[in-house]
Amino acid sequence: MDEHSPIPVELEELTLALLHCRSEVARLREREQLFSTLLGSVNAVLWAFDWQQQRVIYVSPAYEQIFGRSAALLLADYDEWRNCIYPDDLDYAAESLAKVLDAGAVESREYRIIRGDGQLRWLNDKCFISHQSAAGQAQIIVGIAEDITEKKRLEGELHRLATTDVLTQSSNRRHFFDCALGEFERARQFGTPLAFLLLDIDDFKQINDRYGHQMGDRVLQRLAQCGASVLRRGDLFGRIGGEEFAALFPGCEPALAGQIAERLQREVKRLGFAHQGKSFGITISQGLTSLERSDQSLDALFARADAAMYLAKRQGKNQIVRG
Ligand SMILES: Nc1nc2c(ncn2[C@@H]2O[C@H](COP(=O)(O)OP(=O)(O)OP(=O)(O)O)[C@@H](O)[C@H]2O)c(=O)[nH]1
Repeated sequence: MDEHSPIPVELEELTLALLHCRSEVARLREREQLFSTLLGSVNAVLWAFDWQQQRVIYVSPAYEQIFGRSAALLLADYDEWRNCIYPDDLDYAAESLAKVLDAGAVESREYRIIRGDGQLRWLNDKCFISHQSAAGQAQIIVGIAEDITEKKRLEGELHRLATTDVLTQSSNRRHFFDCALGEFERARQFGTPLAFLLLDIDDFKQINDRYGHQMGDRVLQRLAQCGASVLRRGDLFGRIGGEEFAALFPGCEPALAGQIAERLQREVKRLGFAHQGKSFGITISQGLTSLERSDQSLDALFARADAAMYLAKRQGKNQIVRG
């Protein structure tokens, strides 16, 4: 073909199509780059899972960052994902994933993973079926697993602040009575024993006056530690007022509750405090009562323990009175 002969129409069309394809490829590459940047900047892993083949077919770049593990290994073997789930949460994670097959979507599943470096992370993993398959076809589940570790930490901290007495680190009044109410209802429902104890430091005002408020605070802290050390697992203990504490003993017969109160009385007497070269000790007055058939509310137990404690004060303090 000489240089003046016209280009065949087919060739011209082919050239145009090729040019168009090239620009399309460039455009798609640009978009892919953009999506990849976007996915990489989200603190969540987007994933796709082939249910029939039990194979992860896609994970976004955040996987390596959040899981601290290789995405290539995960794509080669789904057990990589299963193996990094915190053992206590494994059944829940597997069951909630399977649920998506019936429900179509599972809005929120929270479970813990162990990162490649051993750190624990909380995930909130939403998932849904990408396309409802015809019988026999692959079912693809897609999901977004968000790292909620910091949110969980803050929630825990908020809960701790809302339920704990700042000075003594024991339960505060509201939390103590919330938990006590639950135990009271359980004891009534199952007919199990329950004991309630109130205790108050004797002449605490004098301690503040003689040794200062800071020393008074120290006394409260040591008393709370002493209380916590004497109680059994499952018992409740809280600071319910200035120098007043309460304890609840679920499943505890009156005789055993009496022994615990006596032990507490002895342990508190053993506490020693030093101030400007002088040492001093403290005593407590306790009011103890146990659940009776006629008790319709926790208040009934509280009122009896309170009356018993005030009797202990009137009778000379440093003693336990049963109500
Ligand atoms: N250091 C300190 N003192 C507190 C705190 N809360 C309450 N108090 C003090 O506890 C004292 C309680 O005094 P009172 O109610 O007279 O009781 P008491 O001196 O123990 O007398 P009895 O109960 O009859 O033995 C008051 O002086 C309060 O100021 C606290 O958080 N820290």
